[in-house]
Amino acid sequence: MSAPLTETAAWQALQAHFESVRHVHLRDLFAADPQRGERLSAEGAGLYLDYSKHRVTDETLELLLDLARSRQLEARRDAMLSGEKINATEGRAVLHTALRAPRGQEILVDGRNVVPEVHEVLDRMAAFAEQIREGQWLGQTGRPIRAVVNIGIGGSDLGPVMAYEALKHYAQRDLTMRFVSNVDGTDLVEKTRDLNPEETLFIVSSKTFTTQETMANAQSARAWLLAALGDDAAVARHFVAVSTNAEAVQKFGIDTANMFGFWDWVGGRYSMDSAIGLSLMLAIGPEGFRELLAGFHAMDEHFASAPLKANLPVLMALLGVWYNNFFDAQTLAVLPYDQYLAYFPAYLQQLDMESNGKHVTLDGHEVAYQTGPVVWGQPGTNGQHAFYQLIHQGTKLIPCDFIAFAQTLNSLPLPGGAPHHDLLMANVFAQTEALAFGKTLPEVLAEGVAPELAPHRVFEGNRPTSTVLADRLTPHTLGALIALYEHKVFVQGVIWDVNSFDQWGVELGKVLAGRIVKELGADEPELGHDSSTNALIRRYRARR
Ligand SMILES: O=P(O)(O)OC[C@H]1O[C@](O)(CO)[C@@H](O)[C@@H]1O
Repeated sequence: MSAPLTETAAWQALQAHFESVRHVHLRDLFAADPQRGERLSAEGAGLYLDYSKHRVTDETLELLLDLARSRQLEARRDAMLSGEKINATEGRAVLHTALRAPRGQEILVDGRNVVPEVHEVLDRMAAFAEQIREGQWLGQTGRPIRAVVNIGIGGSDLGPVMAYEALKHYAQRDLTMRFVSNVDGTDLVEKTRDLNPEETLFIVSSKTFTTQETMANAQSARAWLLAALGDDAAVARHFVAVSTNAEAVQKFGIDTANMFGFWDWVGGRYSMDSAIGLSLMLAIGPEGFRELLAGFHAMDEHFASAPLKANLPVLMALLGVWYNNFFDAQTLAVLPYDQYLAYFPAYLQQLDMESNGKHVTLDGHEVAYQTGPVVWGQPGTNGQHAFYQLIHQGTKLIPCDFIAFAQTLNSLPLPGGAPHHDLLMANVFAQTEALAFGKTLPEVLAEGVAPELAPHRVFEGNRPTSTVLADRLTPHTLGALIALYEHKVFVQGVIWDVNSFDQWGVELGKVLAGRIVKELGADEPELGHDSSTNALIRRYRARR
């Protein structure tokens, strides 16, 4: 990258522009343009994005698009999509988009078309999934599998559990699905206590097959199984693996015939549509899974071909940059108005924060600007009764993404009143309206509020929101929604000139934990840490 970001003409133009528009109110922007609500919207892969309630003028958008162009966004996007090794610190291609490429497409890594391998694994997964779903895959004692426990962490857990919860409506309900991630033994114990080992299948999901938490949980799961079934041979009927590391899988005792592979060009947090999604495929079936992949692919195509100014991930990314870097917003709230998407914010935390939580540029220079935001959120309407107060009237600017669906999957009429879904949707529209337009002091006083109470009742408004509206939460819609955020994160990484595809920041803690765990063993160790860590270790040893 040539000039540092903040020294580019595009950045400086934005900075100057920011000074002139920073106090402009959404009330005035809407008053000046009756068409704004429809004009500032875009559509792609079945998702409608309303970005009119953002503190932007047409000029802001033009300048943000100039910034994207000045960072060679289109060339960088094409480099990713064509399999160039853009993950420079790990020397890897970044090709999660190949996971949803249709049969027959060609995507080369080191001169080799990877698409046929992707479909070969998908076909094996599908055959296995059908066997489990139809009760043909039998456990050691001849009983069909009725419970599936995915053991994994990070990208090997958050995607599967989020997507399973999101698509539960489509799941085969006589298959119990559980997800164990935490090395805290409570997780495994609580998730297995009511399961019958004879009918339980464990999927050990780990890209590296070395992750401490997953390996510990897998070993304890094996012990739980063998305590009931005795015979080591049971492992082959009750354990399968999803990994890129066949050697470690074999060493663990899982037959590699029962292993579903993926590739080093799939990052952990970008892997839920690889074999890492096996648990989801077991739940919703191969057809549902393929529909999900088609949704991902539809958004990939939109991202690859829509003009930047109508490109959903690009628009969302640039708006994020606008608040993050010019308004100094520290966080992004993601607020799905659908109970099925309860885990979506947690999933996005890894996707976004592990990708863009970086402090140096691609060529290793300390950045002179903010990079990735803190991502957080909860489903509406619950959050409204918890933290929205701060979003409405607090001193921090918190841009929000509202996500909602026109049709519910659980229509529940209320006798004599609006159905549940209308109540839910009314809240989406009301929240974004209140956040944007607020309530002025004269309006409060006109309601007859006592002058001394009036300031407490004022809503400043001008709180920016995006609304993503889709028709219905289906596997296809979910795929498109996930890909939307994947590409948004990519675009922001390009603007900030960081490597969105490594995660060295999680290493130090891992290494130290490996060292400390040895010091927690039987013999009193010589402790060489700082005085705080030494004291904590001693206190733990004395009291456990
Ligand atoms: O799938 P694995 O190799 O067990 O890794 C799990 C997670 O650990 C990390 O490497 C770091 O937390 C994540 O990126 C990854 O998703």
